[in-house]
Amino acid sequence: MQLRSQFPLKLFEQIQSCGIIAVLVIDEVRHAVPLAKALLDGGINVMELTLRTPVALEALQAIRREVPEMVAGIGTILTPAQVDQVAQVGAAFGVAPGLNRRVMQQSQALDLPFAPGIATPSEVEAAVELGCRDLKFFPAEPTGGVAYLSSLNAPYAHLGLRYIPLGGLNFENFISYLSLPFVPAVGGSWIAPRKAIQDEQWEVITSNATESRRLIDAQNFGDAT
Ligand SMILES: O=C(O)C(=O)C[C@H](O)[C@H](O)COP(=O)(O)O
Repeated sequence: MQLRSQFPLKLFEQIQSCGIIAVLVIDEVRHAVPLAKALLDGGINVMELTLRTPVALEALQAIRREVPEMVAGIGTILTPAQVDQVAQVGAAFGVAPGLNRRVMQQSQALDLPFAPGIATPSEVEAAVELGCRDLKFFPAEPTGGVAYLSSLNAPYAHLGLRYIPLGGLNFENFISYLSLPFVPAVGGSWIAPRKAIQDEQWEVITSNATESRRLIDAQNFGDAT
Protein backbone atom coordinates (compact mmCIF):
# COMPACT_ATOMS: atom_id res chain seq x y z
CA MET A 1 0.00 0.00 0.00
CA GLN A 2 1.38 3.38 -1.03
CA LEU A 3 0.09 6.36 0.94
CA ARG A 4 0.76 9.92 -0.14
CA SER A 5 1.16 12.79 2.25
CA GLN A 6 -1.82 15.11 2.39
CA PHE A 7 0.71 17.91 2.73
CA PRO A 8 2.57 19.25 -0.30
CA LEU A 9 6.29 18.72 0.20
CA LYS A 10 7.12 22.37 0.82
CA LEU A 11 4.45 22.68 3.51
CA PHE A 12 5.52 19.42 5.13
CA GLU A 13 9.12 20.62 5.22
CA GLN A 14 8.09 23.94 6.76
CA ILE A 15 6.19 22.11 9.51
CA GLN A 16 9.03 19.67 10.06
CA SER A 17 11.73 22.29 10.19
CA CYS A 18 9.76 24.41 12.66
CA GLY A 19 8.97 21.30 14.71
CA ILE A 20 6.17 22.98 16.62
CA ILE A 21 2.68 24.08 15.64
CA ALA A 22 1.47 26.76 18.03
CA VAL A 23 -2.20 26.05 18.83
CA LEU A 24 -4.15 29.21 19.48
CA VAL A 25 -7.54 30.16 20.81
CA ILE A 26 -8.05 33.76 19.83
CA ASP A 27 -10.85 35.93 21.19
CA GLU A 28 -10.23 39.21 19.38
CA VAL A 29 -9.24 39.76 15.76
CA ARG A 30 -6.96 42.63 16.74
CA HIS A 31 -4.76 40.14 18.59
CA ALA A 32 -4.05 38.12 15.45
CA VAL A 33 -1.21 40.12 13.91
CA PRO A 34 0.74 40.91 17.12
CA LEU A 35 0.38 37.25 18.11
CA ALA A 36 1.74 36.00 14.79
CA LYS A 37 4.63 38.47 15.02
CA ALA A 38 5.39 37.42 18.61
CA LEU A 39 5.62 33.78 17.51
CA LEU A 40 7.80 34.64 14.53
CA ASP A 41 10.10 36.67 16.76
CA GLY A 42 10.58 33.52 18.83
CA GLY A 43 11.31 31.39 15.75
CA ILE A 44 7.92 29.70 15.34
CA ASN A 45 6.45 30.12 11.89
CA VAL A 46 3.63 27.55 11.97
CA MET A 47 0.37 28.18 13.79
CA GLU A 48 -3.08 26.69 14.09
CA LEU A 49 -6.03 28.95 14.87
CA THR A 50 -8.84 26.90 16.32
CA LEU A 51 -12.44 27.34 15.25
CA ARG A 52 -13.46 27.39 18.89
CA THR A 53 -14.00 31.12 18.67
CA PRO A 54 -15.96 32.88 15.94
CA VAL A 55 -13.09 35.21 14.99
CA ALA A 56 -10.65 32.48 13.90
CA LEU A 57 -11.25 32.83 10.15
CA GLU A 58 -11.06 36.61 10.20
CA ALA A 59 -7.89 36.38 12.30
CA LEU A 60 -6.37 34.05 9.73
CA GLN A 61 -7.15 36.50 6.93
CA ALA A 62 -5.46 39.33 8.85
CA ILE A 63 -2.37 37.19 9.37
CA ARG A 64 -2.21 36.16 5.72
CA ARG A 65 -2.41 39.81 4.72
CA GLU A 66 0.02 41.28 7.23
CA VAL A 67 2.35 38.46 8.27
CA PRO A 68 2.68 36.39 5.09
CA GLU A 69 5.78 34.53 6.37
CA MET A 70 3.56 32.81 8.93
CA VAL A 71 2.22 29.39 7.89
CA ALA A 72 -1.31 29.65 9.26
CA GLY A 73 -3.70 26.71 9.47
CA ILE A 74 -7.06 26.16 11.09
CA GLY A 75 -7.99 23.60 13.75
CA THR A 76 -11.16 22.14 15.23
CA ILE A 77 -12.70 21.70 11.78
CA LEU A 78 -15.78 19.61 12.48
CA THR A 79 -18.03 19.85 9.41
CA PRO A 80 -17.70 19.81 5.60
CA ALA A 81 -19.17 23.34 5.55
CA GLN A 82 -16.30 24.49 7.76
CA VAL A 83 -13.84 22.89 5.32
CA ASP A 84 -15.36 25.08 2.60
CA GLN A 85 -14.90 28.22 4.72
CA VAL A 86 -11.36 27.30 5.70
CA ALA A 87 -10.34 26.65 2.08
CA GLN A 88 -11.97 29.90 1.01
CA VAL A 89 -9.92 32.05 3.40
CA GLY A 90 -6.72 30.41 2.17
CA ALA A 91 -5.65 28.44 5.23
CA ALA A 92 -2.35 26.62 4.71
CA PHE A 93 -3.75 23.45 6.29
CA GLY A 94 -6.53 22.10 8.47
CA VAL A 95 -6.73 19.71 11.38
CA ALA A 96 -9.39 18.32 13.68
CA PRO A 97 -9.35 16.56 17.02
CA GLY A 98 -10.96 13.50 15.44
CA LEU A 99 -11.56 11.65 12.20
CA ASN A 100 -14.71 12.53 10.29
CA ARG A 101 -15.02 10.80 6.93
CA ARG A 102 -17.06 13.57 5.31
CA VAL A 103 -14.71 16.28 6.55
CA MET A 104 -11.72 14.35 5.22
CA GLN A 105 -13.34 13.76 1.84
CA GLN A 106 -14.32 17.39 1.50
CA SER A 107 -10.77 18.51 2.27
CA GLN A 108 -9.50 16.10 -0.38
CA ALA A 109 -12.03 17.44 -2.89
CA LEU A 110 -10.88 21.01 -2.22
CA ASP A 111 -7.16 20.16 -2.02
CA LEU A 112 -6.94 21.49 1.52
CA PRO A 113 -4.00 19.76 3.25
CA PHE A 114 -5.75 18.17 6.21
CA ALA A 115 -4.58 15.91 9.04
CA PRO A 116 -7.38 14.09 10.88
CA GLY A 117 -7.10 13.26 14.56
CA ILE A 118 -6.59 9.66 15.67
CA ALA A 119 -6.07 7.98 19.04
CA THR A 120 -6.78 4.27 18.44
CA PRO A 121 -5.86 1.52 15.93
CA SER A 122 -9.37 1.59 14.46
CA GLU A 123 -9.06 5.31 13.82
CA VAL A 124 -5.64 4.85 12.24
CA GLU A 125 -7.11 2.24 9.93
CA ALA A 126 -10.07 4.44 9.02
CA ALA A 127 -7.64 7.25 8.17
CA VAL A 128 -5.47 4.89 6.11
CA GLU A 129 -8.56 3.75 4.22
CA LEU A 130 -9.14 7.39 3.31
CA GLY A 131 -5.59 7.59 1.97
CA CYS A 132 -4.06 9.58 4.83
CA ARG A 133 -0.39 9.35 5.68
CA ASP A 134 -0.23 12.35 8.03
CA LEU A 135 -2.21 12.05 11.22
CA LYS A 136 -2.71 14.13 14.30
CA PHE A 137 -2.34 12.12 17.50
CA PHE A 138 -4.82 13.59 19.96
CA PRO A 139 -5.05 13.77 22.94
CA ALA A 140 -1.44 12.63 23.16
CA GLU A 141 -0.53 12.77 26.84
CA PRO A 142 -3.74 11.45 28.46
CA THR A 143 -3.92 8.66 25.86
CA GLY A 144 -0.53 7.30 26.86
CA GLY A 145 2.13 9.55 25.38
CA VAL A 146 5.28 8.38 23.68
CA ALA A 147 5.02 4.74 24.82
CA TYR A 148 1.44 4.46 23.57
CA LEU A 149 2.21 6.10 20.23
CA SER A 150 5.19 3.79 19.64
CA SER A 151 3.01 0.77 20.34
CA LEU A 152 0.17 2.13 18.23
CA ASN A 153 2.41 2.70 15.22
CA ALA A 154 4.23 -0.65 15.37
CA PRO A 155 1.77 -2.66 13.24
CA TYR A 156 1.64 0.14 10.66
CA ALA A 157 5.36 0.92 10.51
CA HIS A 158 5.57 -0.41 6.93
CA LEU A 159 3.04 2.24 5.85
CA GLY A 160 5.30 5.15 6.77
CA LEU A 161 2.62 6.99 8.72
CA ARG A 162 3.57 10.26 10.38
CA TYR A 163 1.99 11.65 13.51
CA ILE A 164 1.76 15.14 14.95
CA PRO A 165 1.05 14.72 18.67
CA LEU A 166 -1.09 17.34 20.42
CA GLY A 167 -2.90 17.46 23.73
CA GLY A 168 -1.15 17.93 27.06
CA LEU A 169 2.27 18.77 25.63
CA ASN A 170 4.48 21.25 27.44
CA PHE A 171 8.10 22.35 27.92
CA GLU A 172 8.89 19.19 29.88
CA ASN A 173 7.54 16.54 27.54
CA PHE A 174 7.37 17.78 23.94
CA ILE A 175 10.98 16.94 23.08
CA SER A 176 10.46 13.24 23.86
CA TYR A 177 7.91 13.01 21.03
CA LEU A 178 10.23 14.68 18.54
CA SER A 179 12.80 11.97 19.11
CA LEU A 180 10.41 9.44 17.51
CA PRO A 181 11.29 8.97 13.82
CA PHE A 182 7.63 9.09 12.78
CA VAL A 183 6.96 12.42 14.50
CA PRO A 184 7.92 15.37 12.25
CA ALA A 185 6.41 17.98 14.58
CA VAL A 186 4.33 18.46 17.71
CA GLY A 187 1.72 21.02 18.61
CA GLY A 188 0.09 22.63 21.57
CA SER A 189 -1.03 25.67 23.44
CA TRP A 190 1.84 25.87 25.91
CA ILE A 191 3.60 28.57 23.91
CA ALA A 192 0.64 30.91 23.69
CA PRO A 193 -2.03 30.04 26.25
CA ARG A 194 -5.42 31.71 25.72
CA LYS A 195 -4.97 33.88 28.81
CA ALA A 196 -1.60 35.19 27.61
CA ILE A 197 -3.20 36.19 24.32
CA GLN A 198 -6.13 37.86 26.09
CA ASP A 199 -3.66 39.76 28.27
CA GLU A 200 -1.54 40.71 25.24
CA GLN A 201 1.61 39.21 26.78
CA TRP A 202 3.51 39.22 23.50
CA GLU A 203 6.96 39.18 25.16
CA VAL A 204 5.99 36.12 27.20
CA ILE A 205 4.81 34.37 24.05
CA THR A 206 8.03 35.26 22.20
CA SER A 207 10.07 34.00 25.11
CA ASN A 208 8.07 30.73 25.29
CA ALA A 209 8.63 30.26 21.56
CA THR A 210 12.34 31.04 21.83
CA GLU A 211 12.77 28.60 24.70
CA SER A 212 10.91 25.84 22.86
CA ARG A 213 12.99 26.36 19.73
CA ARG A 214 16.14 26.36 21.86
CA LEU A 215 15.18 22.99 23.32
CA ILE A 216 14.79 21.60 19.80
CA ASP A 217 18.06 23.07 18.59
CA ALA A 218 19.83 21.54 21.59
CA GLN A 219 18.88 18.09 20.27
CA ASN A 220 20.31 16.50 17.22
CA PHE A 221 17.30 14.93 15.57
CA GLY A 222 17.69 12.82 12.46
CA ASP A 223 15.58 13.43 9.40
CA ALA A 224 12.05 12.22 10.26
CA THR A 225 10.82 11.78 6.69
O1 LIG B 1 -9.08 21.38 18.05
C1 LIG B 1 -8.08 21.04 17.40
O2 LIG B 1 -8.10 20.86 16.17
C2 LIG B 1 -6.86 20.87 18.10
O3 LIG B 1 -5.82 21.00 17.48
C3 LIG B 1 -6.88 20.56 19.53
C4 LIG B 1 -5.53 20.87 20.12
O4 LIG B 1 -4.62 20.01 19.57
C5 LIG B 1 -5.45 20.74 21.57
O5 LIG B 1 -6.48 21.45 22.18
C6 LIG B 1 -4.15 21.21 22.08
O6 LIG B 1 -4.06 20.75 23.36
P1 LIG B 1 -3.26 21.51 24.50
O7 LIG B 1 -1.92 21.86 23.97
O8 LIG B 1 -3.25 20.52 25.60
O9 LIG B 1 -4.08 22.74 24.80
